[in-house]
Amino acid sequence: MGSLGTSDSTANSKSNANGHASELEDSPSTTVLRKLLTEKISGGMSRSESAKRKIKNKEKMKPKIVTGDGGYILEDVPHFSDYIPDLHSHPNPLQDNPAYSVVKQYFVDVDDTVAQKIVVQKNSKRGTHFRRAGPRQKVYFESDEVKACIVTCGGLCPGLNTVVRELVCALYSIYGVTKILGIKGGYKGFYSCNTIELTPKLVNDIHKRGGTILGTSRGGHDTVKIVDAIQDRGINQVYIIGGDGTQKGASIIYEEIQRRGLKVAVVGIPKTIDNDIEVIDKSFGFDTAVEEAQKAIYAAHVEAESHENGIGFVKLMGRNSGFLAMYATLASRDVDCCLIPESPFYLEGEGGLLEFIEKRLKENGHMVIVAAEGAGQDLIADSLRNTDHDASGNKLLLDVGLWLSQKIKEHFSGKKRMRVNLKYIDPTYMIRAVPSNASDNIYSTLLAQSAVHGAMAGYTGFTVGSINGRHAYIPYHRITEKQKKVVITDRMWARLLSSTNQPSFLSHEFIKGEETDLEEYYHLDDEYTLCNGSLTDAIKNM
Ligand SMILES: Nc1ncnc2c1ncn2[C@@H]1O[C@H](COP(=O)(O)OP(=O)(O)O)[C@@H](O)[C@H]1O
Ligand SMILES: O=P(O)(O)OC[C@H]1O[C@](O)(COP(=O)(O)O)[C@@H](O)[C@@H]1O
Ligand SMILES: [Mg+2]
Repeated sequence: MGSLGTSDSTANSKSNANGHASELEDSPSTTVLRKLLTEKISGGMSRSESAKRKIKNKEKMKPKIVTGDGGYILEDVPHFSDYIPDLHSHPNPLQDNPAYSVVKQYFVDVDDTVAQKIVVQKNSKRGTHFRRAGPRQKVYFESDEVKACIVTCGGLCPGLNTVVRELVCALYSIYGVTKILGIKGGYKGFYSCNTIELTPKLVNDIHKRGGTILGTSRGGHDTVKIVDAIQDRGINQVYIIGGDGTQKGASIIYEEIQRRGLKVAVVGIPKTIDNDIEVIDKSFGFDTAVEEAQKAIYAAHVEAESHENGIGFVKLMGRNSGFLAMYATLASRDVDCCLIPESPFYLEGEGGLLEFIEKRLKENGHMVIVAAEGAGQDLIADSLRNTDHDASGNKLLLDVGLWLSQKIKEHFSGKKRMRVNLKYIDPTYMIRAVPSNASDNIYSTLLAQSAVHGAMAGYTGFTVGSINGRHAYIPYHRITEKQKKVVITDRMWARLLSSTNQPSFLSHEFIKGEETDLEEYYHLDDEYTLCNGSLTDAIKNM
């Protein structure tokens, strides 16, 4: 895991003769090379200018919050002008782009912002806003000055290749940028792999394929080595595609770049089929995953229907957030029970899962269960201890599908003496591996273009995303402070419960628990509690 280091650190990644990184010790010539490149990236500043910039950096590390009338808050993103003095801007080349010649308004207004909450009442405060994404009149890079790089990190997700393709195409065709490097194999690729040159020709067809042509990985986030590699290669725009972990890594890279006073834009594009990224409407690839999950649910239903007391059990991804399971269930209508990490359940006794299964089998003769992989981990952990983590520090989960299938079989073949026919389907990696569908392709394209417009306009340290349907630039801290979860006291979960007709499974002891614990459990903020009264009451009424 990365740590903030200094540019003088002894941890080094170096370029070989081809400009490719290898894990060599710093040689005097590389030190000189890095100094020259630093000067190039930082516009040939003098020492005193550099010192001034560093002092300015310290002041600017805090979140940029702008307030206005009526409780208006702008959670702004950093800009080069916050820490680099005497910057030069240039007219945006988009204005001479023939494709855009008929567009009435090329550029977004500098004051345009996007509201986080759009359901308001007469006396509501205007609340939090984010800077609207899109092309600006002035850009802070000349086309031939840009050297961009793209990296994909974390787990696979449909649409990764589409985003890579569209970043390359936007840089080339809108801004005339021709120097674009692909970093291979995730964060560690910055300092341990060769790069590939990305051109529109090379990426032309890649959106039709699943996975990522750049490769990906978990772990390996060494901030100093990564930023050294960025400097060594003279890169000044870094596009980082990945989930919550990746955005945390991007945030640290940005901080180190700002600390070194470099004119390097660090831009995140959020990816994850778990849809667990805060603030944004959804992450790209999520719709495709919901659609692909339908095939598994359909198969589970066919199997279940064809056998006496047939149970079709489908496990879907969703480590800590059950969005994929919830939306796949809502889309299918064949699911009798959906289990997600946010909604605890218990097996035995009155109101428990096993009782519900028996009831549904007696009523319908078959049933379909969908479980997110993170569901019921507390129950499994009671019987099997597991403390393993992956290379990124994510807790490795125990297989809820296998465990629960076994428990169901044991229960019915044991004292119940009821023959059930359970088919367990685990389509998790098949779902992640498909190419993105039409709507995700469009979403990925817009995300990539918004990212490029932001970097060209001198913004940095942000993640791009759609908020209430409008694209915006979101400061990293808002993306990384917590994971987005299904709120089971929200209407969406209620819709699911009423569509499956499953019980809420919340145990009496759970409801009797301390209110503060519950609020923490559901990750609710004060605003929620204030608007909706007591959470305990809400849960009791479910
Ligand atoms: N807190 C963190 N600080 C720095 N880097 C991180 C952090 N968490 C994750 N990363 C890095 O981000 C990359 C992807 O993270 P991971 O959690 O595996 O996937 P995702 O980004 O999809 O959530 C990994 O290379 C990991 O080392
Ligand atoms: O086996 P892997 O590659 O570590 O991936 C498993 C994890 O990847 C995911 O699909 C996505 O997680 P990230 O978006 O955080 O990478 C999770 O749902 C799942 O737990
Ligand atoms: Mg993640």
